[in-house]
Amino acid sequence: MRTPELHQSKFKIENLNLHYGEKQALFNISMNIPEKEVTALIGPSGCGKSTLLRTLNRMNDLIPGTRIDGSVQLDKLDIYGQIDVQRLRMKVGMVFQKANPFPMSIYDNITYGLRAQGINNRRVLDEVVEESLRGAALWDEVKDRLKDSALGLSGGQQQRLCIARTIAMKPDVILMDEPTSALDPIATARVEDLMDKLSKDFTIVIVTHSMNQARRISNKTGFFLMGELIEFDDTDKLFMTPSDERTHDYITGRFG
Ligand SMILES: Nc1ncnc2c1ncn2[C@@H]1O[C@H](COP(=O)(O)OP(=O)(O)OP(=O)(O)O)[C@@H](O)[C@H]1O
Repeated sequence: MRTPELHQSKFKIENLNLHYGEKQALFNISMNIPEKEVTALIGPSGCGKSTLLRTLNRMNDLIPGTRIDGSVQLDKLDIYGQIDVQRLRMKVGMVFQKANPFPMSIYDNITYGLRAQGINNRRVLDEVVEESLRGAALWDEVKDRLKDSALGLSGGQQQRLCIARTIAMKPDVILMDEPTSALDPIATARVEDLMDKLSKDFTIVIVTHSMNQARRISNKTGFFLMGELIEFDDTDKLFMTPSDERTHDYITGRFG
């Protein structure tokens, strides 16, 4: 398999296998995920995209019976050995398919994680709220109603709020699991624009069902099939001149 030349890797995944009980979901995955770029994971339903994404912040640990072997390094540290899980999750934030704001005000959603860390200084919190909402391209829409419930926002606004909440914790990496699949095309376009902007400061890994989305937003794309990484390359290369016939068949709509 051809792998792209990378200047700087954020994650280095080597010979990763993952089992859910008896079922093997990932087979010998090796890939380097570049820093401050957008990497998209694509492939048909059940091919292991979300499973791989969840290995990057050890979310799979929460599923009983999960076993992994091989290694995943973040900044050269083995995340299954050398980093405490809580610290890992501070460095690697996650945004889910369905926006999941807490049932509290917009302001409190953003500051929740910081307060949990004992940061209560009002000026500091105010600054983080503004910076994070600006970072998530939501500030202008909500600056006059920060005390209102987050549940009153539209779906697209809620998803950007969840992104703002993630940014507030100043992670290095943002994992996104189909973040726009519940959004209409206009809200999707706003989140996609946002990802482009965010990739200047954060490493982004996104699972998407939409090949068009992968083409629009990502620098690198990995194509998965039945738990295997079939091809991982620059997005333009993978879509224009795939090396593997199975990638070609998938992107031309022959299966999946
Ligand atoms: N908690 C679990 N327990 C057992 N098997 C699981 C679990 N989660 C996922 N699987 C299985 O692992 C395989 C990979 O699933 P995964 O959700 O990673 O695929 P995916 O490519 O993200 O799929 P989709 O696009 O449908 O979300 C599938 O066969 C799935 O049934």
